[in-house]
Amino acid sequence: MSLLSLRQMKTDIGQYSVLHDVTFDVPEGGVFVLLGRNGAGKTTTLRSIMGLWQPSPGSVLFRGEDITALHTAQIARKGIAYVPENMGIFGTLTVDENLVLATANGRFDPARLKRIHALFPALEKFRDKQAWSLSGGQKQMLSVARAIIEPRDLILIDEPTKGLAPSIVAAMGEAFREISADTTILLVEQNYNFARSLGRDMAVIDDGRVAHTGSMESFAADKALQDRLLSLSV
Ligand SMILES: Nc1ncnc2c1ncn2[C@@H]1O[C@H](COP(=O)(O)OP(=O)(O)OP(=O)(O)O)[C@@H](O)[C@H]1O
Repeated sequence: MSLLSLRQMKTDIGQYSVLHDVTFDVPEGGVFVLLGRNGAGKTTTLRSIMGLWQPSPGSVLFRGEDITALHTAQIARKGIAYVPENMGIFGTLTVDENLVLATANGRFDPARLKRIHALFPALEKFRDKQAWSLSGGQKQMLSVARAIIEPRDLILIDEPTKGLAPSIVAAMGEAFREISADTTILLVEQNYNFARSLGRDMAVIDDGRVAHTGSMESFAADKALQDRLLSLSV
């Protein structure tokens, strides 16, 4: 059984029909990459999974359980975390306070905090700094750390490398590789090389529909398919 299955999801935002038919399966373990041109519907897909938009018709199954009608907080309690593109951190709170707020009961599990500090040393160094004063890369690290401060089965991450320097992107890649050893990542990315280096399976969304699913390896080998679906050539 897949960890997450999306079935014929159609999502309207107000009067606009954004997703027309989104169907794909995310297996457990590793990184699953969701690609697509600007405006294709990637963020809307993540928000529909999290219950922030309501697909109708269509369904979201998590470990086979239909979670489509659950509220966002109930979906989060199932073990799914969301790292939105705007990062969702609190600028006037310190790094530690941002992390505490993301815990289930207001207390750190020391072992998890230690792991986070090993993944992202800046979050230990600057633990008492207000989040607004961090660099863009450090803010992104904090938003990912908030998602894994509790054990999760699945993390949805939306364009984590946007605007980051190559050295920070590389560090982020290393961290994702480590995290994905025990937590499945569904990654939305515009940085194709970053996505290719991490992804095992993938899907491409085009104009609100799934245009392709398969292994990253076979997609990476098919330049014509990449050109057709992403208008890029690498
Ligand atoms: N709140 C909203 N109201 C109206 N239309 C919206 C809203 N949010 C998204 N859309 C539209 O839905 C379509 C899909 O947007 P979405 O953000 O899901 O795309 P995306 O693939 O994540 O794109 P990008 O890579 O540019 O972030 C776009 O045409 C967008 O303009």
